[in-house]
Amino acid sequence: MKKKVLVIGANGFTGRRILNDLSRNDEYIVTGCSLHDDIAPDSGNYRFISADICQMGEQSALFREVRPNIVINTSALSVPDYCEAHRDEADSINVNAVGQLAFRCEASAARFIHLSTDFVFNGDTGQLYTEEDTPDPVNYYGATKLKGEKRVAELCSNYAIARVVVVYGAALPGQHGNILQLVANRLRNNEEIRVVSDQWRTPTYVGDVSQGIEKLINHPNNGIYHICGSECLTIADIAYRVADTLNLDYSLILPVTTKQMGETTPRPRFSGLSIEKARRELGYQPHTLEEGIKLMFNL
Ligand SMILES: NC(=O)C1=CN([C@@H]2O[C@H](COP(=O)(O)OP(=O)(O)OC[C@H]3O[C@@H](n4cnc5c(N)ncnc54)[C@H](OP(=O)(O)O)[C@@H]3O)[C@@H](O)[C@H]2O)C=CC1
Ligand SMILES: Cc1cn([C@H]2C[C@H](O)[C@@H](COP(=O)(O)OP(=O)(O)O[C@H]3O[C@@H](C)C(=O)[C@@H](O)[C@H]3O)O2)c(=O)[nH]c1=O
Repeated sequence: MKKKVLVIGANGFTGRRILNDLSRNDEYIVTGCSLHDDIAPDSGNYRFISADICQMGEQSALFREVRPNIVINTSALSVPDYCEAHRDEADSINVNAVGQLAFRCEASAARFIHLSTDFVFNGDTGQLYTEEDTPDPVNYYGATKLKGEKRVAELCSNYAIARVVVVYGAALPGQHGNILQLVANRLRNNEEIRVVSDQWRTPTYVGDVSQGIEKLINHPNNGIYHICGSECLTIADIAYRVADTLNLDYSLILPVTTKQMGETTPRPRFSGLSIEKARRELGYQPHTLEEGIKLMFNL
């Protein structure tokens, strides 16, 4: 029997990639849901429903209509500066709506796959974090994402939490971009860009998030999985890789410290995640950063 999959946040950067990939697979009957109308109507073999998952009536109608076997939640308020200043809004979507989704999945025997972040960690380390490490977020966004994770683990008996990191790839018009796109745009316009040289990350190609999620759909275990790239490097080094791969002018990249950058929201210094569990249990195999950049820019 075909599985009915509901992708929530389907207009978002990661959600759209997951929606597109799943809707090409005959094993699934796919529905996308997002707050606004479909950003790319008639672009795939899926049904689309606009709904606000923070409104309980709309969430309940969505479940009644779709009757999903699998729910993938990619919706979030995912801009740390915004979350810092709009705490109620962040709580509403990143915590309360997630708890309601978890409750509804449990009540309807659906598997719940929920996206989370490296920002649950404080970054005060020099080693890749594993799923066993204790979270300790340093900003409000991270705190809400951690609370969301906890709601899922408490309420669901069939779930997976996928923590992803600096997701990159080609964005559709209307979606937010990412630091790799920003670097490429600036350098191509002959403009300088300041990039932090003391924040370490394991950047994730958006297609690899989709790969990991598809593996989690069909995996029997519950728990947290780190789904990201295998290379841990600073944002400045990521910028240099973009310049290298696209053959752009290195000298326009200006490495700065976090202090010099003066970011208003604190961020973890080192939040690289280990993917050993995902490799071992799921057979997850991410692209290298160079491969991901080439795919992103169609090289
Ligand atoms: N992007 C990244 O680098 C990282 C992302 N993450 C996590 O991955 C997940 C996906 O992130 P990302 O792809 O950036 O997400 P986006 O911000 O691109 O997309 C989120 C989507 O959620 C939808 N949404 C927001 N509020 C509601 C609502 N009330 N009801 C229904 N839909 C809603 C929006 O829909 P609409 O457009 O229709 O308004 C939006 O398109 C999130 O959980 C995020 O925390 C973790 C680490 C890094
Ligand atoms: C815009 C900009 C960012 N940066 C750095 C800051 C940061 O470390 C990194 C990425 O910046 P962003 O503002 O895109 O994202 P940021 O908010 O830091 O990143 C996070 O997004 C949320 C959703 C997450 O959950 C995290 O995993 C992470 O990806 O690049 C620069 O160095 N120069 C710049 O001009």
